Amino acid sequence: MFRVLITDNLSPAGMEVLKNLPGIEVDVRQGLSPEEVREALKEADGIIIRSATKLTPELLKDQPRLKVVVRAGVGVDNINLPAATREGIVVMNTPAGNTTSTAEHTVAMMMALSRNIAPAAASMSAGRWDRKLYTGTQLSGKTLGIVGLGRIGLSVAKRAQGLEMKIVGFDPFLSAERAAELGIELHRDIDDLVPLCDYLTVHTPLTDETRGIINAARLAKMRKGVRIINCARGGIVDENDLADAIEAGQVGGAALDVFTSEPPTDDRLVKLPQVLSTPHLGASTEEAQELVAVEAAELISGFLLRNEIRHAVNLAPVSAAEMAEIRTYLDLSRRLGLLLAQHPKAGGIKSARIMYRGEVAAKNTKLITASFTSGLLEAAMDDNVNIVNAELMAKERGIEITESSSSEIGDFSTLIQATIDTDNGQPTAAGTVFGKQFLRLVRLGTFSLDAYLDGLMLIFRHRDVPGLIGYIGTMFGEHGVNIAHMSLGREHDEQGGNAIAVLNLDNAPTQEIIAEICAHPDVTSVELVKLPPAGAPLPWLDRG
Ligand SMILES: NC(=O)C1=CN([C@@H]2O[C@H](COP(=O)(O)OP(=O)(O)OC[C@H]3O[C@@H](n4cnc5c(N)ncnc54)[C@H](O)[C@@H]3O)[C@@H](O)[C@H]2O)C=CC1
Ligand SMILES: O=C(O)CCC(=O)C(=O)O
Repeated sequence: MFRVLITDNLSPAGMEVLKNLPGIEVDVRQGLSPEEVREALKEADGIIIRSATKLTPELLKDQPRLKVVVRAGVGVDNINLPAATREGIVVMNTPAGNTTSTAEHTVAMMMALSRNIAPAAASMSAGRWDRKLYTGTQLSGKTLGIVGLGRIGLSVAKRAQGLEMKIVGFDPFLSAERAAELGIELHRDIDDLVPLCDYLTVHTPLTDETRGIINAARLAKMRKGVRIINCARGGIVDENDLADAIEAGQVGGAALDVFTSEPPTDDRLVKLPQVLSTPHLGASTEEAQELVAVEAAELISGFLLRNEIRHAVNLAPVSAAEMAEIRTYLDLSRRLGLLLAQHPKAGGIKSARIMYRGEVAAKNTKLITASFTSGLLEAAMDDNVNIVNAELMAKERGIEITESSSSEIGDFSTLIQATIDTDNGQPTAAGTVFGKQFLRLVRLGTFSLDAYLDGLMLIFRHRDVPGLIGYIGTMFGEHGVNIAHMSLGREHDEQGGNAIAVLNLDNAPTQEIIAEICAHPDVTSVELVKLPPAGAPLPWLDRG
């Protein structure tokens, strides 16, 4: 049974989806302190949040059960993404469910600001009839600058065009052709855009680049009396600089739905008469909340029950069918990683190269490489390494992982070959899949073979002389060590040259027996490698 924790106010429609799913239980707890969230996460496989819950590195650390965080909404700035990735936790969001509502709120704020709706309504409530005091400005014919032309920015543009406004925009990721098609005058430099605006609205995520993108210097370049709207994230417009510019008369007014700290700890801005503010209501409509809650429920259950990855912000998308299809390759590559990590020359790994050949080359090799990397690092790490964090963990340890692919079929319909570059050499191993699920080791260094890639493997290199295999078999027999499978390989397929043997054992030989084998004059090296048994669950995929 997977437990999904919900710590923010989620629409009941999302809850309904989860409650009707066998295999999922829902734990709804609101108003928790950060410490209480940390405790509750210990019992959770996944969590759904909105913007109120802040998932800091401290809350995400040491949560071995937690696998997935879903943000019912767009902005993931309340989740520490590097920390989540490091802990191997997938983070997903629901990108489109609240676009329309947020765009409508932005337009509503812009109109209300222009026509002084809030102060006029307040004066009426106070029993006054002030017609002169609240003369506004018309939107038609004015220029609206939009910083960030993604889903919400473009949706605002469309609505503002309907109000006969001219749209100028800035977004480094929108093509000039697309902007022209949409009737938007696109500027490649934000400093060229700001002087043109009567109104300016921001619709970017909050990132290091966008924090303070509208600041004192840019406010000073704008037309006197410009109106600023922020329904994206507090801090994209610098709050102190905005308050200064309003007080100085440079900015005519501002409409703010979002704040650097929510609720605002400093009320300087919200108390200014030229400021219209709402408590982060952009997405607060019945429709948007229902859409994001249902989608969040579908995302989390799809991931927990079917390994489906959609709208993840720290992992590429993979459908449930594709995940099931590549499961065997994920298993194979992880085993190659585990095997190479135990190679006697594995100390001081600098890089690893993984090559895909044949049918596997057409699959999601990035994920298969991540599985190899997790196998390579698993034994050496205290932390939980998995497909989500393997690349980051390798990078942090200075191990460069590269991959190459060729769809050409060689000796096998699929071949995955991995080589590690270490201080001591370049051990290589290659594996394939026989039938649908039988994993085989077909190459080790320069030797070709056909060995089972599971369980306890005794690998010894030796000179190809008669009687050696018999000698080892007899010794194992005398000590009660059972050989399940055996595979032999010879260099250049020549008698008397270098050879390798892989024995899959049912039980482990003692150190004394291994020392005895090592002491044989025709044996050059012996390794005992431990891999998971055949068909063992894959730690990250086979949950439940
Ligand atoms: N007030 C509210 O309740 C809501 C607020 N939001 C906020 O709105 C933001 C935007 O949402 P969407 O439009 O759905 O996201 P989106 O990802 O579709 O669009 C963001 C756009 O910003 C652009 N961008 C990124 N960095 C930029 C930069 N340095 N300069 C200019 N443009 C840049 C991107 O290219 C992209 O086109 C979210 O990140 C979220 O923080 C979203 C929903 C509700
Ligand atoms: O959960 C909410 O209502 C906030 C929505 C929001 O800010 C977002 O989706 O980024």
